Amino acid sequence: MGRSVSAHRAAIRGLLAPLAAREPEVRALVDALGLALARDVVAPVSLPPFDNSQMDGFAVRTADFRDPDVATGGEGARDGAGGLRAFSLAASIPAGAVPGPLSAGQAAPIMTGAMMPEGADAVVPVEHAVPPRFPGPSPLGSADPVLLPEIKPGTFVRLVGSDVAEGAVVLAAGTRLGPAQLGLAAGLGLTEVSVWRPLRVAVVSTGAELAEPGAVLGLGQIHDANGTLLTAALREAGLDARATAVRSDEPAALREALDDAATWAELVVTTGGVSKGAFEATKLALADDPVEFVHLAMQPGGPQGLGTVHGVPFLGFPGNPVSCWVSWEVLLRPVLAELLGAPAPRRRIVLPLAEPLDSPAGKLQVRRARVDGGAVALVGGPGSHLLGALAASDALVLVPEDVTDLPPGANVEVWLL
Ligand SMILES: Nc1nc2c(c(=O)[nH]1)N[C@H]1C(S)=C(S)[C@@H](COP(=O)(O)OP(=O)(O)OC[C@H]3O[C@@H](n4cnc5c(N)ncnc54)[C@H](O)[C@@H]3O)O[C@H]1N2
Ligand code: MOO
Repeated sequence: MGRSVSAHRAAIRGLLAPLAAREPEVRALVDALGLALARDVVAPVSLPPFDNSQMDGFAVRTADFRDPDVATGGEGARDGAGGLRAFSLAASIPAGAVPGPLSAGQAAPIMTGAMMPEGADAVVPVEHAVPPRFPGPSPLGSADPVLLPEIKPGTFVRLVGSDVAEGAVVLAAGTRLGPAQLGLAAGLGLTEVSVWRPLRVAVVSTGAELAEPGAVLGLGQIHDANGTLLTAALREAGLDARATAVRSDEPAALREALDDAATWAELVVTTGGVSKGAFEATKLALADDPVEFVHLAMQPGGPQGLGTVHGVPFLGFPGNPVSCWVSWEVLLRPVLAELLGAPAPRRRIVLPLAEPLDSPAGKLQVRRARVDGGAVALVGGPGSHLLGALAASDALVLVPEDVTDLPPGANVEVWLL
């Protein structure tokens, strides 16, 4: 029934393995968005770098709540009804300031993110104080005491290193750098990271039926969906993909485009012209190159080409839009994830089917679907031309080769898009 998906992935892995030996490059943080980290990032500092307040409030020594003999204390410092204790006010601590130590019986107005004074071990939010506001700018020592409710040690204190410990590997090589990872790097004081340069990929769509972009369709013509679909998918995955269309079945025209692509691309991907028709331009254009054309035990994405053009790795995806996109998702993306650490593989979960499903014997079937209320519902049929259904889906269902019928409720492998 054709080559297995795992055997074809192994062939792609062999083809692309030399790409894993590229030199990393150093980029400013925001310019590294979407790329794969080439080296581990070790935290040069702890986060937080110092104990600080989580609230606008009053830093206190919680032992004072239990000590009747603190400076302002004695029984008179405790109000009868609400269990409040009086504290004299220390100097205010804005964020960014380095406070002096806090004495027994004192409460220091402290702002969110400000450094805890030595001796303080908790913060009472200002709205829990009596009065529930910070003192005005009256001279130090003349302000009225503030009454505070008892709190436990550690309340509203963010301890040094409680998020990230200095010296820890916080981002492993291979991690895809999204906003959170770049924000962490910035928070650690880094300005640049070592990343894998995006792979340059030529996406060449072929077919005499392809109309000029934006043109009114002539009879028998279609617009080129694949160029945009694949280029966007690859770019979303952090690759430097550029589209070309060859609107002809003339092998010489495609050949010219492939020769040009091989001058700059590190991977050339074509769509169309790889099955059993009488005018398979891709097959014909590459007849004298080390390229094999095989049929996979997969639907969609059955017919495939693989080899090199002028020494540049070449993949020939089928022309049906869903077929070429599934080829990317199920064949190429997992291999790049494994070899280069990016893009991240799709998250795979198991969910019950919302409806029955049948699948061709001996083929991995890849259906488009939506995850809804703890189950997965198919979107559209198995046809590889169903672009509208693809656009309405947010998941793939993978039905193994040996499965032909599944009842509603059967558990299936789901890839989240
Ligand atoms: N006798 C057989 N016929 C076919 C077989 C087979 O095994 N025996 N396989 C079928 C399968 S499965 C697929 S998939 C397609 C693959 O065909 P090709 O890769 O040769 O692609 P084309 O024939 O050029 O196009 C197929 C289909 O897709 C449309 N297409 C092509 N390019 C684009 C584009 N850029 N944007 C939108 N749509 C595109 C094209 O018009 C065709 O409808 O072969 C089956 N046939
Ligand atoms: O395998 Mo083709 O890719 O179904 O439509």
